[in-house]
Amino acid sequence: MPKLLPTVDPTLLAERADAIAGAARELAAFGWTPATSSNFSMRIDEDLAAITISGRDKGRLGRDDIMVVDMEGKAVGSDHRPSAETGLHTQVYRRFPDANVVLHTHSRTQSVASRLFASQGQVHLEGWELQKAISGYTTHESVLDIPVFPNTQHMPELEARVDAWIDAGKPLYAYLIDGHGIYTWGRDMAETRRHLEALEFLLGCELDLRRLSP
Ligand SMILES: CSC[C@@H](O)[C@@H](O)C(=O)COP(=O)(O)O
Ligand SMILES: [Zn+2]
Repeated sequence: MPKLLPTVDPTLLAERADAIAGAARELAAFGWTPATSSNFSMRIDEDLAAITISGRDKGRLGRDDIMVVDMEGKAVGSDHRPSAETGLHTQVYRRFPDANVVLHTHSRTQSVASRLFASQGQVHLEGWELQKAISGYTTHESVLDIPVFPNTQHMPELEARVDAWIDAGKPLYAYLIDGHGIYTWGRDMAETRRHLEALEFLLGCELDLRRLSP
């Protein structure tokens, strides 16, 4: 039997595209998506996700800048090229069934922190009230480790590092890529935005501590 092509509900896709474009415009206004960098996606259903087309200016996205991929990262119903980092998005949807949104940005704070903490392999966060902005965290006394993976243009290599972290049983809410930026996710756009904003703030605090400590 020939395999049926997945179909996309146009109303659902338009909804997702508007949500992605709206969030992207706001994050771009913060200066977190310089020079067309960053990428964003939302799950449509079990098999499909809406994601930014590669190379678009993330501060000027509209519905036509969003396309559909399957959970292997293959384009569905479009000749456009999905984000160069699509594999990292679909990996989150495969590994975390509750995740419905993935945001990846390149702020200056994220980029500098990724380089500063790369040799330690992670940013160790402890004692910050804002850790409670990460779902499941109820106290500043908890430990929140954000791994820093080496950068590569070869997505399967990065995916393997993310898989290894998860398979080791370590909690994962976000990760940095060295010299590159951050990935985080959540159940919906509001939760994912909260995670991203909290992590940006916490990384900024860690950088300030190192600047100000004798
Ligand atoms: C413009 S440099 C940044 C890119 O190499 C990449 O890291 C990125 O975030 C955007 O890639 P894209 O293919 O547009 O999704
Ligand atoms: Zn990137």
